[in-house]
Amino acid sequence: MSFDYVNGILHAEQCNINELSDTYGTPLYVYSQTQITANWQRFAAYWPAPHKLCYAVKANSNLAVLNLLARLGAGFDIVSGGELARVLAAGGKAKDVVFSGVAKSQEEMAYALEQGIYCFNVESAAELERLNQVAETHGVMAPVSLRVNPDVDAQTHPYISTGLKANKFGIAMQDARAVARRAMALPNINLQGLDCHIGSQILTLEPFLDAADIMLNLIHELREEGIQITHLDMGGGMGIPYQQERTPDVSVYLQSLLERAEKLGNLTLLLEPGRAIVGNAGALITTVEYLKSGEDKNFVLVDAAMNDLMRPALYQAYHDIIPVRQCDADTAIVDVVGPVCETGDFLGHARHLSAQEGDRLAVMNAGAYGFTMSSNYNTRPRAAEVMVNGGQVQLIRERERLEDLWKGEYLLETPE
Ligand SMILES: Cc1ncc(COP(=O)(O)O)c(C=O)c1O
Ligand SMILES: N[C@@H](CCCC[NH3+])C(=O)O
Repeated sequence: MSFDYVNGILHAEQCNINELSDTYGTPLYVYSQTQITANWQRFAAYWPAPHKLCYAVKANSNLAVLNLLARLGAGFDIVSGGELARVLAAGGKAKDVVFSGVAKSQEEMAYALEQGIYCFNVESAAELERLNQVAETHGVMAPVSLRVNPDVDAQTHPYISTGLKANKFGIAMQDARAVARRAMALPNINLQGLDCHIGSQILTLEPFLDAADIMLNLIHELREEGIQITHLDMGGGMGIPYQQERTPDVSVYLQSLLERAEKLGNLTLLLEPGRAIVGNAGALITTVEYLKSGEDKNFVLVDAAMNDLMRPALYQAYHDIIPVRQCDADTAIVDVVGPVCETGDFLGHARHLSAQEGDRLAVMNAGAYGFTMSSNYNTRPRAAEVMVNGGQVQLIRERERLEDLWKGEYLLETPE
């Protein structure tokens, strides 16, 4: 376990979280290098070359996290030119990058072509035409995988379901063959693969395997037409237990994919896991500012808020909240809420906790879509981030300073 109690104090690996909070302040994101490494290796162990693993950068894009994964041999799934720049700054290689996203700009396409990425996951017929033009201007061929929407219900929160035909993602199944034929006809497009990503925090294997069967069938049909698809990217989406949910076994999933691909032959598989790599490796540490008791409700008011961790406000997501110092006092039922001026600013509702002013609480499983979705709402500087490895700790992002928040803003030039 990367987060556990030692002598009644929560530790990240061998680092005392109260001491980390004293040194770096709160709100503070704490990540375990050992846990990220173990999560990565769990996938890599069942995924022999030439199959590729491309970590989804959006889950946690801190340079140190990307650098760790690059050292472990990761490829990367990006969704913007900014994420590509991060990957390169962190020591990742462009040749291991796949570029997803429904609205890539010309500038982003040009940048990715110049860097020489592995492939573009093209999400519409219009994007394909634009990519062909940008590649022509650059005098290069654009490597392409078509993202197809398989219309499979991932049975997850509607905001993070992406593989239904009502969702904005991917090329509709009924259009996929026509777009593939068009890709073959375009002079600066090199059609190599198909991909799909049906959603996130998926808790059973069926939707993944249903999607895989649909995609493999499409590859078979295209090959019969003479369109040689040689890679299939099944995206990310593996869920993690936030509330002791049962989650799919990575090895069973990966082996089922490998077996299916082998039947078809000559197919390289890609995966884009995000949450499963970093989710349980991070915690958000916060300090209790006040307690407030009403007739109907008890509130624990803390120094972290929805701007630090959006998931509860946005998806009503559950994150365990546990005391950094264990105590035997009676617990009360409390809402853990932050300082932001929104009723939706909560980290947890109806939690059994005993907390006093000055206590630290740890919001668990916050390593994925935690810091990356944070904002400066209410002019709140974003949290610091640290990485622990055994008994060592490294600051991997300084806490933002107030001056950082209005950098690039200007007073009016007109006289009063
Ligand atoms: C295209 C794509 N790939 C990969 C991921 C990573 O998903 P997850 O973090 O659920 O593994 C996402 C996010 O949902 C995505 O949109
Ligand atoms: N941001 C979502 C995951 C969606 C990822 C983007 N496709 C979450 O926090 O659960």
